[in-house]
Amino acid sequence: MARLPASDSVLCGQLLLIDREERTARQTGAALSRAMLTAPEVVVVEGGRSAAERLRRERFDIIIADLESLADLAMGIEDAILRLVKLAQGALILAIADGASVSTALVAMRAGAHDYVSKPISPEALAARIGELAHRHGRSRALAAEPATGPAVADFAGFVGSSSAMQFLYEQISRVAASAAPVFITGESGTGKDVCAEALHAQGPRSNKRFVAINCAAIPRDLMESELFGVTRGAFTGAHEDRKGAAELADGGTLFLDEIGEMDLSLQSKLLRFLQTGMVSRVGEVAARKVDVRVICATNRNPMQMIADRLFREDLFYRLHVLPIHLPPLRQRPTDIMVLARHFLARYAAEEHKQFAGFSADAAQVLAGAEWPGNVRQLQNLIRRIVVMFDGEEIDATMLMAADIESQAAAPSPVEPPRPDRSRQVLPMWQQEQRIIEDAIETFGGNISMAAAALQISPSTIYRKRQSWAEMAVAS
Ligand SMILES: Nc1ncnc2c1ncn2[C@@H]1O[C@H](COP(=O)(O)OP(=O)(O)OP(=O)(O)O)[C@@H](O)[C@H]1O
Repeated sequence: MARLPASDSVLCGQLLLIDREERTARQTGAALSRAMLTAPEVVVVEGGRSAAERLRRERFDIIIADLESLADLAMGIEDAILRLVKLAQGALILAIADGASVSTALVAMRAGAHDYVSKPISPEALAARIGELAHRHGRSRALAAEPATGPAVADFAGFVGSSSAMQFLYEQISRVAASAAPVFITGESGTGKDVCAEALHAQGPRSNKRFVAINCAAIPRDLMESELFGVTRGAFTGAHEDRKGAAELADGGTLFLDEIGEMDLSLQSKLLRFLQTGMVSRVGEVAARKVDVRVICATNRNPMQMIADRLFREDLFYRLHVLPIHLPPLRQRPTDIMVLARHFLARYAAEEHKQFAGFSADAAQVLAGAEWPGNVRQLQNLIRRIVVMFDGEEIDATMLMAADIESQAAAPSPVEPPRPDRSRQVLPMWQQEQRIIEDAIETFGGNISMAAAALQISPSTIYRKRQSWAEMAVAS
């Protein structure tokens, strides 16, 4: 058992790493600490029994468990995870499964693990996954997982961004582009999954053939099969002619199935058959034709959860999840925010014939500190909106606040001010001020920089005041 050094960051969390052998656990833990900008305190233990002992004495934010290492905790993965969940006191559990045994990971998720990663895993990918998991469950203040190492490439095949998470992504795309094996892209909405699919096509040997994208969420269910596999004349009312589907159109090239998680279960079986045989039959046709496509699919949902909820076929998942690529949310790569903002500003200023050339320091601070739930798309739309709405050489925080309709929509609508009531207790000044500031922070979803900009004070004032409120609360 060993405790690895924590960084001096204020955003530290407690992370328990369970591995089969202390040496491997220590190596993973150390690599993980290096891969995270705000390294959490990583405690490593060998095996499930040691983990249980530790958990009886201490609380953790996240538990990362190599499933095979839990063999000494209970007979079978399910019971081991159930025991771990009981001991975890609310900690998030991330299972590490052997790449070949996704079904084991599924058992772990059904028993209560929050997510899984399959081996082999890089510390960067693991760090990104931890950050995402923490965020999804509202623990991102406890654990922040932005990879720390410096970047080199700022632009790559349609992507802009130089964080180490993006460097890792560029490397992954370059490595898998040449293969014909299916790629499974995951990531929140607006992180660039479409850009990634196109980059894979453009960088691969099929780039001279077609890239055909089909959005499984945008097409009505009853039309989806004919869109995907084609239709023969007269097959149903409205089918006036023979038509190729996306699979045939993409022959020799790439078929991109966006939002695959929305596909109907019955069509999932047909897609599985197509992937197994490489043959398509148009709707209304018995004969099948051979097509050669590389399949890339994407989803912003958690596929393991969808399988657990029986919304996605497990056997189809096995077929598609050959080369997984995960796109990290923007908040986990804060160094990309200004790089992207400047990129979009240059683009839209040129398009709209505006003078804008940069951002004021306060605007940069607000942008860098925002959460970006809509990721790159949200940032892109915001910059575009400002360029259209305003004039000037520099974007400042006032323009940002005025144009940030997403945050305004999330903020509560103004209410009638209460009428004075002498019987009411008048709170001390510091408590009233605390209430105003905490309300503003809540309005901006915990984002201190945005709350500070709205209140027209600096973020450091908020931090200073929070410190003094804590002291006042102890004193009173
Ligand atoms: N790294 C990036 N660099 C430049 N532009 C980006 C980057 N990531 C995303 N974008 C842009 O952001 C927008 C959203 O990207 P995209 O459609 O690929 O996201 P997505 O993950 O597929 O979203 P959804 O799940 O909602 O379909 C697009 O206009 C895209 O060009």
